[in-house]
Amino acid sequence: MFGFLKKSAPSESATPQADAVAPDGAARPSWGERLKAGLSRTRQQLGGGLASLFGRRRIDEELLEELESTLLMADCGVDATTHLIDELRRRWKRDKLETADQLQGALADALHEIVAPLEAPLQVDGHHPFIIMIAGVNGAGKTTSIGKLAKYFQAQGKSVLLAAGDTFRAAAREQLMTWGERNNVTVIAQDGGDAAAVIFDAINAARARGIDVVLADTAGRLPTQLHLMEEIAKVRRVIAKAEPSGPHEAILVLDANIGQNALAQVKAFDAAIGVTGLVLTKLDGTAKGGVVAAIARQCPKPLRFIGVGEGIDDLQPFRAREFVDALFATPSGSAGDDNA
Ligand SMILES: Nc1nc2c(ncn2[C@@H]2O[C@H](COP(=O)(O)OP(=O)(O)OP(=O)(O)O)[C@@H](O)[C@H]2O)c(=O)[nH]1
Repeated sequence: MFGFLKKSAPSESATPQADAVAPDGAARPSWGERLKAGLSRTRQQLGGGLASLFGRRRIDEELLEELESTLLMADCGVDATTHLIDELRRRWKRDKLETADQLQGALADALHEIVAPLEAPLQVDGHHPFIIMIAGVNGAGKTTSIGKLAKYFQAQGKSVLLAAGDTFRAAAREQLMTWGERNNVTVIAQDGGDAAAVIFDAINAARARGIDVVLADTAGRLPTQLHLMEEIAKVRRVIAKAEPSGPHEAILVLDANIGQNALAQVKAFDAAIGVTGLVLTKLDGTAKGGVVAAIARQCPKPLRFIGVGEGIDDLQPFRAREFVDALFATPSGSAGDDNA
């Protein structure tokens, strides 16, 4: 039992904002500028710490120790931090680095080397429909990310269908329905009931309509809620029944504010659904952006998209060089840049 949902009431909560133009009528900053602004807290934690370290002295062991603390504070984690410091020490000796600038450049390069393997943009051409299931803890940003992803794929000329598989939180369903109506995207939902059944129906509807991409929402759950983890494992199995080659992508949405906790979440969700990609949201609200390095070292999974805001286009594919450059960018003094 499913339907195409027509609902005109405004969403009570998180619906991505289509804000290509800023409220004051000014042109919206580019993605690069928004990324830079979004990472300002991490940059202050990391880059600010570096500036105060590098600004005042020559390279020595004491400086490396302080740098170690700075990296840990930015949530790079012990493993990545140790690796980075060892690497810097090696380059310091090997390349006879002398100035702070040189050391900062070496740090940016070493960090890029760590996070580069996570850059693997999601390709949805291999299957038809290409089925993406979305999982994560409560409030991580699943439902809003689905809206942003739908727009992203539409912009590539793909047709998209949404499956409102978050059957626990009525507002999540409403949110998707409202969003789908406004953006002319079909949403398959049921009143209450079983997430697996909704998604099963959605896949069949997508196939019947020749849809390119199915985005399946699921309810938020904590890794400690074992019955709910078992339930999402079942959702995955049911998707495979509807489409034996699917799901073609199992995305875990992570809120960057959780820092090191992300590692435990990746492991738990991976055990339940076989995570094939990550979305890291809310990098704009946190100084813990170093968690990308921790993920790369300790539980590497393709980081498909990163989010730096609530705007519809504030979720974009992860590009390692762009990310590292934004982390080490010199404050430009543009609005909102380094004062988030
Ligand atoms: N600042 C910021 N806010 C974000 C970002 N991504 C999502 N949010 C906000 O995070 C809040 C929660 O997002 P939802 O999409 O409702 O989260 P959810 O995972 O679907 O939540 P549950 O259904 O309760 O599990 C909303 O207010 C979003 O606007 C981001 O990249 N930056």
